[in-house]
Amino acid sequence: MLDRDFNQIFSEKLRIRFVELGLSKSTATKIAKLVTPIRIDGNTIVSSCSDPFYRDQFISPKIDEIEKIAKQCFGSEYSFKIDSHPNDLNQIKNNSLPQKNETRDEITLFPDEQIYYSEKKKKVKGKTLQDNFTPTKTEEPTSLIIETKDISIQNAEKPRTLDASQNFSTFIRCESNLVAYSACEAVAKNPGNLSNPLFIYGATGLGKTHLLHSVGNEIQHKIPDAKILYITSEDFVNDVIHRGIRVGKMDEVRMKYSACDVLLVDDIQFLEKKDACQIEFFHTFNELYQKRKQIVITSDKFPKDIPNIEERLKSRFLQGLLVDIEPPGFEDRVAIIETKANLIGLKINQEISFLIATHAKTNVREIQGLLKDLLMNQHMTGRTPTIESVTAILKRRFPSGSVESTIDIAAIQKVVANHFQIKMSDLMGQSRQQKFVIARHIAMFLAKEMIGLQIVAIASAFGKKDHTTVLHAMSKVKESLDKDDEFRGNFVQIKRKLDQIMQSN
Ligand SMILES: Nc1ncnc2c1ncn2[C@@H]1O[C@H](COP(=O)(O)OP(=O)(O)OP(=O)(O)O)[C@@H](O)[C@H]1O
Repeated sequence: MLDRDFNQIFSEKLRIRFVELGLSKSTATKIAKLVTPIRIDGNTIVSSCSDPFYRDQFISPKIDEIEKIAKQCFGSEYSFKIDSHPNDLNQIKNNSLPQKNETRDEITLFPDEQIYYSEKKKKVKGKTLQDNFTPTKTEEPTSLIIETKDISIQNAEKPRTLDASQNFSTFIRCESNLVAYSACEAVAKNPGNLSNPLFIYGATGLGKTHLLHSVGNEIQHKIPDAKILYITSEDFVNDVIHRGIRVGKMDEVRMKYSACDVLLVDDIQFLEKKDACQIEFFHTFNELYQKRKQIVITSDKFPKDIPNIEERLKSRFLQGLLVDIEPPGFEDRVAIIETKANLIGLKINQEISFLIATHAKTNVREIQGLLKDLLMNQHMTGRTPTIESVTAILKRRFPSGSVESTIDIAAIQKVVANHFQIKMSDLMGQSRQQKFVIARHIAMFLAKEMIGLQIVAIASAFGKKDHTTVLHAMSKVKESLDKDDEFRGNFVQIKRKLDQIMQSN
């Protein structure tokens, strides 16, 4: 048996390493849990990973890194390997998917692909998608075709279409959305496979809908005949309540959903308290899932936290791949601001993008709104944005009190250098003179604490290639704040000065 303490140390080291490699804390924690060793075979530490997505996307590509850490924790004589997880192959059976004589690698996204293609070859040219997309051998294609066509004629409301502009190429990847992005890309590459359903959750305006459209657009591009249904849960409620219950056409509603190959459902949380709709959705979900059609769902909450949703639905959501999108960190916000500004032809310098990133903290929708304001201003005045004009717009958008910080790393460096009466070149330089080192450590620490700058960005702002210097500075400052009165005095004065600057802005 493996020692629990060693396992814990291994897990913690892994977590830290994956954060250093650029993953978010929650993803790194999840990965560290997933690769917990289960046994030792001779000189091999063996772990099994129950989640094929994380294994293929994040763990296997970094197996050398993991082995290095395993050697540090368990001894250099050990090697490390990931065994396939027992649930991997059984998962299909457990989830009552169609029994097929195929190995996991042979599972296709569209389970009836072979039937589909052979059927397609037999068909006469010029028929519709529904004609060609025969879901199973046993179903009567003719009745399906006729009824499906009827539905589109009788459907009073125009069905939603995919927004072509929301695709993978227009989505800005950053640390906070990397896992969700990769999961969506994997699903689009291989729909209907093991990541089913894919459940994306996170706060408003962080790109869940954008990713949903990206999946749909990508599959549509690769398989033009695929029947992709993008809906919000409110659309589903309308269909069930109005068309199904009030107009009495529930069969048509069911047909509409059961005929799709990919179901993309936005904002599932709005199904709460709608009991009849939840029952209907449960059956739709099961039917599509059993036919191994891809389902992607978004929500503002983790399934277990959605109130007033049936437990059996929640457990269906939990059986697939769950990925979250976190609010972007400072550095990510700067990247989003610069990319989006560029796209709309807005000219802003780094100082301005830092200023916006310091205020627009919660979501990308907010950032887009701000940039549109700036663009409008640019058109009206004929002048590119200045710090003053941006500050005025920021104050309008963020009523007094909500503007939390208007400093950037340059301001922090300046204040620290002034406080210690040293030159900026000494603060930024390599000298190990104690005064310079202390000043450098405090400036690095405050850049992290006050404006949330990421470690790598702080290192580069100080001209350091190696970000471990910043990690060292973080722990040094914490230690000195506890032990050293003079250090604490300097720190408090600098922090006070920076707080004053923030409040006066
Ligand atoms: N990473 C990103 N790259 C590019 N655009 C993004 C990104 N994240 C969000 N956006 C844009 O921000 C806007 C809001 O995103 P979206 O509608 O996808 O958010 P959401 O998470 O679905 O929000 P809600 O929960 O309110 O529906 C969209 O215009 C979207 O294109």
